[in-house]
Amino acid sequence: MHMKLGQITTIIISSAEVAQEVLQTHDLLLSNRTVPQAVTVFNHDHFSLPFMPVCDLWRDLRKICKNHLFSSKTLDASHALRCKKLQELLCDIDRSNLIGEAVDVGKAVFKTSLNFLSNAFFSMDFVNSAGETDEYKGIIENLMVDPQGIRGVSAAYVEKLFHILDSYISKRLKLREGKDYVTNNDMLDNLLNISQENGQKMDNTKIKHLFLDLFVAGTDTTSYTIEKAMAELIHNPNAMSKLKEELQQIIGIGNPIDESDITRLPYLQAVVKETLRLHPSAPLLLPRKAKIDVKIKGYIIPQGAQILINEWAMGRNPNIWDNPTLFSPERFLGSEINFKGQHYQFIPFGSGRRICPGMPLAIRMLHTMLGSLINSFDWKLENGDRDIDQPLRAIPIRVNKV
Ligand code: HEM
Repeated sequence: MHMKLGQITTIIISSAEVAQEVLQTHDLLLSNRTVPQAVTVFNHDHFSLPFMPVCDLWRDLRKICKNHLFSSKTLDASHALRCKKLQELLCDIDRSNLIGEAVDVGKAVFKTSLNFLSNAFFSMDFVNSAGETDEYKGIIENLMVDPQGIRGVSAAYVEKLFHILDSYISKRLKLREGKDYVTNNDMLDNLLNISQENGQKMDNTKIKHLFLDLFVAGTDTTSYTIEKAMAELIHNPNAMSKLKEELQQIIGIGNPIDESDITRLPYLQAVVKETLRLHPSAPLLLPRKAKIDVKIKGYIIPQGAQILINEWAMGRNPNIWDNPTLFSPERFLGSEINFKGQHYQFIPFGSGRRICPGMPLAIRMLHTMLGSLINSFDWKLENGDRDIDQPLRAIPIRVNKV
């Protein structure tokens, strides 16, 4: 589909075959981005990994993400902190269980996702108490919901966030000056090491902008996916009981899921895939921009045009999926199809050069949080048969360990 959005020629692609042409065959020429106005706050567009064009700084940042921030070694270093945050989430839910109160699932997992990320970034919580959640959710949401037009409030939120990040960086720099400082290998230490070795490659400004991007890109995407998975499971008791059965058999009833358990849980993995198919948190991925005219299937994509890949439509296309609107994790059992960017009918994390660099952390967060919420509690909708597109409110009932 071809349309004009404001001044920008926009091409929307809803076929897996054409998506492959864009993301594989012509990836090099179609990997720039269109920059939303909101991203220009505090010159963020000059530093923003998701929105800068393919350039030397972008290549450096992608390499840093791959080799330092999202490598197994760095993620393993913050594993214990994520286990602690997961326990805290389960304790919070337990409190609602004790008083028979419904949980706003999106809000609860948002707080945990934010703290998972901030602990991977700087080994400390970004949200310390329930009362602060709204403020930080406000910061992130505000940056996300206003991608086209800058409102004064967006700039104020970015300023607030930068202020907090500045204080984390200067505290850490002070600590690192101490003789007895022992690195904990979190992302901030990794970035400060790079900046010490090569101040051109990394400095405090770049660190701040990078963390801003990672918070925005990583929190809402993760919590939205978990909320939708929970809603689908509650609406589909058959899938819910199959998942519970797998978790009880392999993990033991009532126990939390560890990151090392994920590979042994094929049904849980299938539930996550099925949720990403029906509810991709980036339904149009992120916009690409043509560097020069590119010919695809006889049509010219003109230089400067914006290309949106309609992942939402591909996930519901009856020519690709049987019973496409049915939530059926079984379709992925024994199937080769994964979300790592080679199966163009299913690319919730994108594909090619600009594929989501945070996927290794997202995979850990999605499976452990979702699996633990399901294995530790039974869930009942607060208001009977609620619409799946509404925010999920459900009453948890603790299942006892045997
Ligand atoms: C359910 C979780 C997530 C989903 C579905 C998701 C999806 C996506 C998608 C579709 C893109 C655009 C890919 C493209 O243009 O081909 C993207 C880019 C990106 N994601 Fe994620 N993401 C998730 C979690 C995360 C996390 C946890 C982080 C980091 C903490 C992260 C960081 C990024 C960054 C930095 C980019 C921009 C990459 C670039 O433009 O070069 N994402 N993500």
